[in-house]
Amino acid sequence: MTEVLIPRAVRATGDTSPPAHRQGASRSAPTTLRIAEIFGPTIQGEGALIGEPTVFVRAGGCDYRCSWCDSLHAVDSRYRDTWAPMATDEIWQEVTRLSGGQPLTVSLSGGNPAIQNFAPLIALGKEAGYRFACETQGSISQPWFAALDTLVLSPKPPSSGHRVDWQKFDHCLLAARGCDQIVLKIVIFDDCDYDWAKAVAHRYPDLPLYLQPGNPEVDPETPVDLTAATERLHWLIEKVTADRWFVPRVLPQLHVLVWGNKRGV
Ligand SMILES: C[S@@+](CC[C@H](N)C(=O)[O-])C[C@H]1O[C@@H](n2cnc3c(N)ncnc32)[C@H](O)[C@@H]1O
Ligand SMILES: Nc1nc2[nH]cc(C(=O)O)c2c(=O)[nH]1
Ligand code: SF4
Ligand SMILES: [Mg+2]
Repeated sequence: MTEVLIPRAVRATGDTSPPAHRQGASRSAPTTLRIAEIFGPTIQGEGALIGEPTVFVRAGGCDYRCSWCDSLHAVDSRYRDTWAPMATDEIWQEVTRLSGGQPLTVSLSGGNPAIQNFAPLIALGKEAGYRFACETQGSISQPWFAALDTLVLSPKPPSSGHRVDWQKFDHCLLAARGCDQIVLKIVIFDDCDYDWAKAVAHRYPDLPLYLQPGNPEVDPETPVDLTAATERLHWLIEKVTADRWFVPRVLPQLHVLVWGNKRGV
């Protein structure tokens, strides 16, 4: 079993969310969030919204620690000092500055953004015509999932070192009723992950499914081997077509092909 890192603030209080009556659209909610980075505009590099102009808000802290995580700077407690405590209004100001005030999609990622309360940010942004997506592993549900335009649930395959708690995962699905689009995105490193993804697809036949090959080279300083990345994609496409499995869409991590493992793109 891998170590599970829980951010100090969550460990101390059990939950950093304000009471339910303060989780709505209130502009004055005094939530402070731990933010690892805010960047963009760039393109969404993965899954259902691939290619879409996006500003990313990356939350600091995760209840998982996947063996191959490409965003350890938002997970590992060694980077905790780099996570800025930001009020919702400050995050919103940065999003509007980066987007020049022109509405686009804001993607909440992390870390696990579901540890924190993004309801006030989503309410502010939607009022101004912005759209919101969220990437999460499905281990923690939040009422604000229902206010999203897109919820990307990315359950972790065996190679991650984690086992999915399907009850918690199903809670996320329940919480997201009302969200326009709910999709599954599964990272595949090996045959075992692939077989596992098939079982997950069987369990959730109504959810659109996106598969992406795992990237084993996650050091931001090491250039990505594009030939190897293409071979991994080739391997996955071959698997799906040989099986006549016509359910998932197979996609690369577009941003990795363009920028490698560079941060902030
Ligand atoms: C960094 S995670 C953050 C959001 C959330 N914690 C999650 O895992 O869904 C964003 C996406 O990147 C994927 N990812 C992380 N490391 C990866 C890697 N080495 N290769 C391919 N995808 C990866 C995750 O599976 C997830 O779909
Ligand atoms: N361009 C781009 N697309 C992404 N899709 C998911 C990302 C993530 O790390 O959550 C990501 C990211 O960091 N950059
Ligand atoms: S759940 Fe997401 S952010 Fe957390 S360790 Fe796994 S891939 Fe990284
Ligand atoms: Mg990433």
